[in-house]
Amino acid sequence: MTISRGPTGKLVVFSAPSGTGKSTIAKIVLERIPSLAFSVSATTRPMRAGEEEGVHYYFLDKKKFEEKIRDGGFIEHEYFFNNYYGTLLDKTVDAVNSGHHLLFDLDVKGALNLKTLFPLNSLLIFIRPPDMATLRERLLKRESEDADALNVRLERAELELGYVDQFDEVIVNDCLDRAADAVTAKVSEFLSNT
Ligand SMILES: Nc1nc2c(ncn2[C@@H]2O[C@H](COP(=O)(O)OP(=O)(O)O)[C@@H](O)[C@H]2O)c(=O)[nH]1
Ligand SMILES: Nc1ncnc2c1ncn2[C@@H]1O[C@H](COP(=O)(O)OP(=O)(O)O)[C@@H](O)[C@H]1O
Repeated sequence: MTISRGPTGKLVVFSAPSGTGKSTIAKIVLERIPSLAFSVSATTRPMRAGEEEGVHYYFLDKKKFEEKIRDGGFIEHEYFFNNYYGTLLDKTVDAVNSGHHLLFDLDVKGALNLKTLFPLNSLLIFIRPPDMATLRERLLKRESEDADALNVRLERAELELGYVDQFDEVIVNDCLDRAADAVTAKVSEFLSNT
């Protein structure tokens, strides 16, 4: 991987247990901060209603994803919820070398891996659910998972919460407006610092 000595973009990473509201907050922050672009990951999970190829994810089948892993196409990738998820190397390096700022939505391990690769220009924000009962309600309301998949996500939430101390900032998503304002303030401050 080559990181140029020219203008360097910054990397903002959101992590949160599935269903906390990180995609909802990411959408608001991206609207408010036009200099920040969403880093579109690749995944093998099926597309949900309302999602678009190349906007929310690049949707690959398992064979293509594994080929890309072998070709060194990912800066990091993880396997959970019976699917692969990965950050594309070329798109990340091109953006950062061109001075563009990127917003990533990654699991906790992906977030920490990115911080190791970009220690000086990355900000890791952990978004916490108010409590597990609220998290379950939000996942139910979203209707994106069947009962088994929902329970797997709730179990993984406990694991992800164990990583919270390794993040630069922690924001609780209780009231959406308040949480989105708090996240926007942290991101704006980070992007304006030289
Ligand atoms: N490590 C890693 N995690 C990712 C990537 N893309 C998405 N994720 C994480 O994968 C998890 C599941 O994402 P998704 O299936 O979209 O479900 P959701 O979080 O419930 O909306 C979330 O924790 C995402 O942050 C990636 O490129 N790398
Ligand atoms: N602060 C909030 N209060 C109530 N519901 C919320 C809040 N934030 C998000 N939601 C809802 O919770 C569900 C999960 O949010 P989503 O952004 O998809 O989570 P994630 O990306 O973390 O998996 C969605 O239906 C969303 O509208």
